[in-house]
Amino acid sequence: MSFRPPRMTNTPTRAQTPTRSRSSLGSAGSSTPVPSSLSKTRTAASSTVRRPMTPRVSLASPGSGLRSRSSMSNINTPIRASSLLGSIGSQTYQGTIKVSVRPRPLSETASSTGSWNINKQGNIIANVEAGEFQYDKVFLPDADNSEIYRDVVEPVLEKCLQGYNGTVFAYGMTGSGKTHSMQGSETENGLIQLCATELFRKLNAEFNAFKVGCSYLEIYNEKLIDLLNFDGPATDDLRIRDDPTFGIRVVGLSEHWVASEKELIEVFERGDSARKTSCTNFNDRSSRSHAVLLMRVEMKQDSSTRHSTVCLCDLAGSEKASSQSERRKEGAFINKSLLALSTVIQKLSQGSFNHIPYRDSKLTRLLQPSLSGESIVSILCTIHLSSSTLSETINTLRFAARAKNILMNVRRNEQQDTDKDRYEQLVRENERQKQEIEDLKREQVGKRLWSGSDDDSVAQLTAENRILNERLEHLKRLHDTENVQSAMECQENLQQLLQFEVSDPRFSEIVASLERQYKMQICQIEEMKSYISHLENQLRRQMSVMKPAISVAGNSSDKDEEIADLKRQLKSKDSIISALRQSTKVRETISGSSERREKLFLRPIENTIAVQKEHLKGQH
Ligand SMILES: Nc1ncnc2c1ncn2[C@@H]1O[C@H](COP(=O)(O)OP(=O)(O)OP(=O)(O)O)[C@@H](O)[C@H]1O
Repeated sequence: MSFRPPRMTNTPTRAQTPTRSRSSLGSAGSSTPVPSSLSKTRTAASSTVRRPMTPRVSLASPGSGLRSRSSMSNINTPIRASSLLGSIGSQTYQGTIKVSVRPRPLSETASSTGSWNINKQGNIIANVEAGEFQYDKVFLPDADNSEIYRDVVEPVLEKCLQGYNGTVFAYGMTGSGKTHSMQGSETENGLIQLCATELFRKLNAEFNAFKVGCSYLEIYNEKLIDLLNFDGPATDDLRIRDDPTFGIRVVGLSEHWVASEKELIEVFERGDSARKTSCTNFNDRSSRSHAVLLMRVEMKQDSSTRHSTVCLCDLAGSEKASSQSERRKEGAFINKSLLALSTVIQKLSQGSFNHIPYRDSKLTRLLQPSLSGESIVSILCTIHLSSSTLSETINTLRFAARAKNILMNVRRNEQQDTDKDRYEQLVRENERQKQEIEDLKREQVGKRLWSGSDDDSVAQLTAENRILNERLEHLKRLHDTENVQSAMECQENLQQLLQFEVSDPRFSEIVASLERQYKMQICQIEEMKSYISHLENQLRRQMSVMKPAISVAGNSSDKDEEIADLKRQLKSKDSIISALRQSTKVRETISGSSERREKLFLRPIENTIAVQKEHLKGQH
C-alpha cells in the first residue's frame, strides 16, 4: 500500500480557513505551577523562567514542502492557511507543525513533580532547572483523551476531509502515556477510536460516497511488520520503496477496506494484539515497537474526488539501558530510531539545505513523506513530571521545541472528476499496481536466489519427478522386452535340452548357456532391486519435502503402482531363476536312470515351462 495518496491536479475551490483561532501568549508571570495535587485550578505562577531553548533560525529550503520558520518573533504560530510563503495557491496548506505537550499524572510511586509550572493559557511549561518551553498547547495532567483529541487530532482530521494528508504522532519516554493517549484505557477511548468515530460520522454526513482502507504496521528491531496480514504468509520485514507518485511505498503491506468505525476498530484491535510489548522499569506493558495506523480515505462529493491519508503513530518510548539482554537490544533499536527522528527534525528545523538523513532508520524513512511536507503534522509529546525523570523530560521538550520550528507546505489532493481525469487516475493506479507486482516478483526471485523458495523447490521436484517417471517407463519397457526375450530363449533352450542325451556335448552347451542366462538374470535382478530402492528413497524424500497441497498424490500413486509392477516382475524372474537353478543341478546329476532323470530334470523343466507359459499369458 502506498503511504500517501496520489497528488492530483488541483482546481482551486475556496480559500483555506485557519484550523483554529488561538489565544495570544500569556505572560510568563501567569503560569500554573503543577502541584502535587495536580489540580486544574490555575494559581499564580512561579517566577523564575529562563527564555525558551527553542533555536532561532532563519532559513527556508526552496523546493521542499517543509521549511524552518524565518522569524521567531512569535513562536506560537498556529497551524493556519496563510499566504506566508506567498507564491503558493489556495490549494496548498501552510503552517507550522503543531506541537502539544501532555504531562501524565504522577504515579503513586513517583517522588515529586520536580517543580514544573504550566501557564494559564496552557502553552508554556517551565522548570527552574530547564527553563521555559512554549508550544501550541500544554495540557494539564488531568486532561482526558477527549480534550487531547479536540486539540491534537480534530484539526488534522478536518484538513484530511478537505483532501490533505495528516499525521499525528505520540512521542515521549517510556511510560509517559503515549499508548494511553492513542488507544485509551478501559474507561476512556483513545485518539484512534475518537478519530475513527469522527471520521465515519463526517464521511456519512458530508460525502456522497467514500472508501476507507486501513493498514497497520509496526517497526520492531528495525523490521517492518504488517500487523493486518491475518491470512497471508508472514513477512517479517517489508521493504520501503521510493515512489514517484506516493513518495514512498511499503511493498506488500495489506490494506483492509472498512465500512464503519466499528469495522475499523475491530481490524485495528485484531492487528494490535500482535504488537510487541513487554515489561520495563517504567511500564508493565511497554510498547517495544513503533506502531503506525494508516487510514486511506477517498471521498466523492458532486463532481470532485478527494484523497487523503490519515496516519496515527504510537512511537516506542526512549529509555535507559535495561538489565535484560532482550530488552537492551530492543531499547538500542528504539533509541537509535528516535535519535534518527530527532536528527531529521533538528535538520528540518534549521532549514538545512544539506542532506536530510531520512534513510538512517525505518521510522524516519516511513515518516519521510509526512516530514518532508506531504502531510499536515501534529505531534503529541508525553512527559513525566517526576524529578527522577527530569533529564528525559527535558530531552522530550527540546525535541518538541525543535519540531515546533518546522514549517509545512502541504498540497491538497482534490480532483474534478472529468472522464479524462478518471481515465488518468485509473491509468496511474494501474501503473502503480503493475509496479508493485513487478517489485514483488523481483523480491520473490531474489529470495529464490538466496534461499530457494517453496515454488522453486516444487518446480525442481516436479521436474525430478518427471525424469524419474520417464526412467521408470523406460526401464519397465526394457525390462518387459528382456523378460520376454529371456523367457523365450529359456524356453527354446529347455526344449532343445529335451532332445539331447545327457552325454551329448550339446546338452552341456545348452546347460552352460542356461547357466549364463541365470547369472545374467541374477545380476539384472540385483541392479533392479537397488534401483527400485533408490527410486523408493527418492520418492520418500520428495513426499516429505513437497507441500501436502501439491498434487503429487497422482504421481506418487503412479509410481507406487510401477514399483509394485516391477516387484511382480521380479517375482516372476525369481521363479525363472529357481527353475534355472534346478537346471544347473542337472549337471551334477547327469548320470542315473531315465526315471531318475525324468524325476530330477525333466519334471522341473516342465514345471518351468508351465510357469513361463503362465507368465507370458499374464503379460499378454
Ligand atoms: N494521562 C494518563 N492518565 C492516566 N493514566 C495514564 C496516563 N498516561 C499514562 N497512564 C498510565 O501509565 C501507564 C503507562 O502508560 P503508557 O503505556 O501509555 O505509556 P507509553 O508512553 O506508551 O510507554 P511505552 O513507551 O513504554 O509503551 C499505563 O498504565 C497508563 O494507563
